[in-house]
Amino acid sequence: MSALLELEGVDKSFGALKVSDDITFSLPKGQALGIIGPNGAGKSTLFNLIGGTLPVSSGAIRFDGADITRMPASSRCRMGISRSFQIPHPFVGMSVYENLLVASAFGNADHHDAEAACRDILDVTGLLARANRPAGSLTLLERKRLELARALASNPRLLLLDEIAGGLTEGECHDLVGTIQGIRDQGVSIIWIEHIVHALTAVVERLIVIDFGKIVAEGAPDAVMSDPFVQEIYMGISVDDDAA
Ligand SMILES: Nc1ncnc2c1ncn2[C@@H]1O[C@H](COP(=O)(O)OP(=O)(O)OP(=O)(O)O)[C@@H](O)[C@H]1O
Repeated sequence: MSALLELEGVDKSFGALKVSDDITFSLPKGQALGIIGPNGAGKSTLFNLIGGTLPVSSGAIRFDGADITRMPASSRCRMGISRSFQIPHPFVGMSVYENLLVASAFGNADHHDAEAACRDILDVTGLLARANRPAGSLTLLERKRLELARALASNPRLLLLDEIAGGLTEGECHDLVGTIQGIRDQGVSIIWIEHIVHALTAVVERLIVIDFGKIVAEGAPDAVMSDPFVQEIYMGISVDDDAA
């Protein structure tokens, strides 16, 4: 399977603080990849580097074979990289549907039938009944769904999801996982940062663990989550305590 996204030796520093440290991985087309790691490990920063809202300090990023390392975020979006943000910031005075039309117009200039595409996305994301409501009136789950819908409106080949399940109830989380599985099954490649590991592992085929800006573990979700080192850094389970 050919790579859709490749990161090679990517570093990012804020002054003396190195937040991404020699990050190298590739995402095959159609794969769903999960990223976990403690708070402040550098996960969202990695999305900012892939999406182009932050420049790398060094290293290279390729998308579908093209070097996008210095490309602006808007061009990356039009190439097919789209993301949701940890804290949704919709245009609160506009309707749900209008929010989607804006995202579609921005990320998908060639779209011939944006209105029909937006209706389909509202359906897929479970927002059809809310289409004419002001985005500011939505519940947290609906805002998360709108965040996902806005990301889909630019017709992505790579969808970056940043803690989209955070703050939801167990039932809401379960429903959202079903929606994301449906998007994955349509062939959209996904990278999902999430602290709710059981939601993540219901969707992704591979996990990467980041700690202090470095990739410290990578592989099949079961193998990664049962790695004692990962349990120690991520869940606070001391390997020594466990053995005692
Ligand atoms: N623009 C910035 N300027 C300076 N420091 C920053 C900037 N953005 C992020 N950082 C720092 O980089 C580190 C990594 O932040 P980042 O948000 O990427 O972590 P994270 O793994 O996504 O955390 P969380 O799980 O809490 O969302 C943190 O110490 C943060 O304070």
